[in-house]
This record gives sequence, C-alpha cells and structure tokens, in this order.
Amino acid sequence: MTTTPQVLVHDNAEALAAAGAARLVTTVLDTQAARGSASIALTGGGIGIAVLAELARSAAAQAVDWDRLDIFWGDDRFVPAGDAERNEKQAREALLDHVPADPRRIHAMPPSDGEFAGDPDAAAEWYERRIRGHGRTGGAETARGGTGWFDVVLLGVGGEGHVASIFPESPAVRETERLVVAVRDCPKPPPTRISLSLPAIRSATEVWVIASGAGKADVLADAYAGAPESRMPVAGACGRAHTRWLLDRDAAAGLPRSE
Ligand SMILES: O=C(O)[C@H](O)[C@@H](O)[C@H](O)[C@H](O)COP(=O)(O)O
Repeated sequence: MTTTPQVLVHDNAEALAAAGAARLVTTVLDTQAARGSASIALTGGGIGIAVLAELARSAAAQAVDWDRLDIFWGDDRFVPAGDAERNEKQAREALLDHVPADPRRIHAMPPSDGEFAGDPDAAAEWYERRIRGHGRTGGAETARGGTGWFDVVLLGVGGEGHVASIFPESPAVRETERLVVAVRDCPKPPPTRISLSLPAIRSATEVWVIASGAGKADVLADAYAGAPESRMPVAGACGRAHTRWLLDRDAAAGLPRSE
C-alpha cells in the first residue's frame, strides 16, 4: 500500500457499526464547521448498510446540517430503480428516508431502466459530470490545496479484495483518468455496475474501509503486507489525509496488533 492505514479494531460487528456511525457524524460535523458543507460517498454491503442504520438511530445525527451534505455512492448495481439490489435503495431504507437530507444533494448512480437504459458507459459519464459539477475540485488542483471530490469515502471490501465495484485484475482497477467507470462481467452478481475509480477514491480527504468477519481477514492481511492493487484493489484505496480501516476482531485477525 502507498499509505499504511490506521487500523481501528472493535469487539464485534455491532460495536463496529455503532462506532462507524459516530465517527461519520463527527467527521461530517467537523467538516461542515470548517468548510460550510461536506461531501461523502456511501457503500453497500452488510456492514456498510449497518453503519447507516446505526446513524439513523443515533441522536447525534440530528446535529448534522443535512442541507449542507452532498451524498454520493462508491458504486451501485446497474439494475432497475427500486430493485432490492440497489445500494441506493438499501441506503434510503436504512438512513436517507429517516433524515431531512436535501434530495438535490443525494446523488444516486443511474439505474438501468432510466435515461441510460442499456448504456452503463453513458451512465458512468453522467455520474462523473455530477461529481465534477458539485462545487469541489480534484485532480491536479487537489495537489495544489484544492478540496478533492469527497471528504469521506466509505468502502466495504470483498472476500477477494474488491472495493466499490473495482475487482481484481479488471479494467476498472487499471483506470487512471476517469472518476467513474462502467463495470461489466463482475464476478459478484449482478454483473453490470457503476463504480468510482481508484483515482476518484484517492482524491478523498479520508478513505474508510469498513469490514466485519473472518472472511475478510486474509485479504486485509495481504493488502497490509503490500499486495499490489491490481490483485488486491483494497490496497489502492487510500485517502489523501487519512486511510482508516474500521474492523471487527475477526476481520483484523491477520493484522499485526497495534493496541
Ligand atoms: O455493491 C457492492 O457489492 C458493495 O459496495 C461491495 O463493495 C461491498 O461493500 C463488499 O462486497 C462487502 O460487502 P459485505 O459487507 O456484504 O461483505
């Protein structure tokens, strides 16, 4: 990995979800206080959605100025709107339907049955324009003190090391220019998806990998030990200021102990 992550270990998945929600509220509040507005990207997956459900239950969520929060996704499944497989739908049910988020600042990835039916590439291009148009800077400007496209990108990790919908040895993991890519032939169904690229993820101030369970231990250990991102995409998911791995004990089992 280009950056050694900060590893934060929690007793179990429930404690992890609660701590992730608390950390997200605090980071959003700090960012809104410092800059006025905040921009985050959500993840699907079991523990990612559990974090959102915890956030919905948390009293602290009322302190967030939801009118000044842009909400994106790290990836979504290119299936019809309202399909239970949509990360957007799961996030709405877990969190967004329960808080006063501004619909104009909820930036869902396009579904497969709307304007971009049958054309995930056009959907990805549209989403990239949406990111570029939301009042932030990225690319070379980030290096010169710009904001980056996101304050926090949340990511799950797959048992083979994928993040968002960037799978090992796929075209997406080799993307160097585009912020958003169409993904086909995913090993994990559904096969067609839209995903942020690693350059988009790496423009974020903070990247958090949230993982629970023994099934994630080997890939996290492999990435931590220096596996290349082409084989282990999670190894390439680093933030500009912070890369944090929020784990439970089972997921952290293969990592050197830092406590
Ligand atoms: O759309 C997706 O499939 C997710 O965004 C994906 O990247 C997920 O986060 C991981 O596969 C972990 O999922 P679990 O937490 O359910 O294992």
